[in-house]
Amino acid sequence: MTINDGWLRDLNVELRRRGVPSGTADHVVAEAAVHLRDSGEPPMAAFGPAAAYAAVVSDSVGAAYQRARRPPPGPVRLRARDIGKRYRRHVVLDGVDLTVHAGQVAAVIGANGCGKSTFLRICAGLISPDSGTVQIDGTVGYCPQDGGTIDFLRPEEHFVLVGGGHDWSRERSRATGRAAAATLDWDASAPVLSRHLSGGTRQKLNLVMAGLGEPDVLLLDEPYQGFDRGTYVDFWQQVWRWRDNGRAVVVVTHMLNQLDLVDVVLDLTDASGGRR
Ligand SMILES: Nc1ncnc2c1ncn2[C@@H]1O[C@H](COP(=O)(O)OP(=O)(O)OP(=O)(O)O)[C@@H](O)[C@H]1O
Repeated sequence: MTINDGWLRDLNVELRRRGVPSGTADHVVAEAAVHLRDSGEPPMAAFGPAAAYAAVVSDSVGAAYQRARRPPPGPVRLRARDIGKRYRRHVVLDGVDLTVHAGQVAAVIGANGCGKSTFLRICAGLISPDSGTVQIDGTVGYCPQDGGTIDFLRPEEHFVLVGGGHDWSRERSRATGRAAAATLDWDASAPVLSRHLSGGTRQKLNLVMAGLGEPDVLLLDEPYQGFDRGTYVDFWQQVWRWRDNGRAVVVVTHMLNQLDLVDVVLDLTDASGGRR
């Protein structure tokens, strides 16, 4: 067996293992074979490891598949119009617009310090804009970039606090929080104070609290900081579930590899109108 044959066989196995439909997998392998034959390049130089190339292909096939099978978005849940914000003479946001419908995910991106958290906090009603309006139709869950947990409470006590806002019993609050935590591969029943949780686990707690009661609009400010690779994947699966359940989700993110999967991208890089 040649190097090319071995690499193509591995690619075929990996594509199928990742659930790429067999017609598509055959096509991808045939295209790669033609490229290798015509270019004379070794497969590692042309495509990299077979498993990594299969991952890229399966992500993009998954994105196209997700887009094709999704129902059209529902009514507008969040409409931010012409948002302006300055701190003293420092203009952070100028004329920023964002509309997100039920069943959509919006990504807010941009360089460090360009105003992503400021914009999300304005959408959450935590700070006021200097100009512009935010209209929200429904309930809101907000996950901050950090903070948000109470040092001397256990995770389940956080769930009870948030559940109380939904008129839930203590037991229902605990059980719902524990179930949501399990989707992030976290056992939230341990009697540990939140100040003793790792940074990543505190972010899981923040994320679970934001999602309790499945609010209509979820505002998530880089919620995955400190997550390991597996939890990061679980996080995006949760985002797609919320979207498929008709929630409007806004995620501040630096992870540009997810952008072909989201419905709306708001890039705040130049959102100060050049007046920083
Ligand atoms: N309360 C405040 N008072 C004064 N300046 C502030 C305040 N909050 C934020 N800023 C400034 O506003 C700008 C935008 O901050 P913000 O945290 O919104 O940016 P960001 O895009 O979320 O940054 P990062 O990607 O680093 O999280 C920064 O220059 C920041 O220093």
